[in-house]
Amino acid sequence: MTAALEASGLVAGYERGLPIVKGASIRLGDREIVTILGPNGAGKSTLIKAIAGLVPISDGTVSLFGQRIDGVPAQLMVRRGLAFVPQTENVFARLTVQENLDLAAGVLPRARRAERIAAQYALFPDLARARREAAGRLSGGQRQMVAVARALIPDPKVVMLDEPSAGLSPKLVGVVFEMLRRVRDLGVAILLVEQNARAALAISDRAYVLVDGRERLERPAAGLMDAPEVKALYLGHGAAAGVA
Ligand SMILES: Nc1ncnc2c1ncn2[C@@H]1O[C@H](COP(=O)(O)OP(=O)(O)OP(=O)(O)O)[C@@H](O)[C@H]1O
Repeated sequence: MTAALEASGLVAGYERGLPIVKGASIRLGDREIVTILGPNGAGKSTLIKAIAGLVPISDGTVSLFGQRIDGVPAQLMVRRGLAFVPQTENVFARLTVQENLDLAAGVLPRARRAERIAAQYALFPDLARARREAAGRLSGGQRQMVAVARALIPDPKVVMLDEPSAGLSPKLVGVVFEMLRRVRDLGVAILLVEQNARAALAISDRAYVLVDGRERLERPAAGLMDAPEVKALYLGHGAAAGVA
């Protein structure tokens, strides 16, 4: 079956001749949740930023439902059906929830905007209640909801998120992952980069472990944390964050 998203032999980095992603291949099936784990500095964020068109790719391909998207400028990815939620600065803190959604809807034809915003309020009733509040005054979990709602407005088929649980209390981590599960149930495939391995794996179908810019391991999510190779990989790099 055609993958929702497929990166093949991807080489990418910030400076010419200094690749951070060194030939990574990953696949995301339709309606799958897949997590990319790995030690600090392995290149996880760089990999999804390269897929999103935000870091230059020097080799390899990226396809969305069989259509090549490598080389598509980041701002046009959304029209192709791929959304990216960065780790930081993913909402306008001084603007209200409604204004944040209005801005995201600006890429749509006028006739579709109200309907797509209403769909987000239906999915996230907390946001409907907070629509007149400044996004910066919301809890961390609700702010992540605004970021995800903004990403969902153009009705993407694939959403990538960079550490959506970063900085959240354990309770809010649960809220955010439960929200992502609901998003997947709408028919959206989700690719996550996470330090919080256990919580991410609990909602994931599969996971990759990225080490030094390449995928070292691909497994079903269930039981992955207990695999000896995974423990060795994390501990071997002195980066046990999120593994406990
Ligand atoms: N904007 C940038 N310009 C140059 N180098 C960068 C930039 N961002 C990251 N790097 C470098 O790329 C390498 C991989 O970083 P990346 O953030 O992709 O790793 P990661 O696996 O996501 O790790 P972490 O979990 O620590 O965020 C690091 O050596 C980092 O210093």
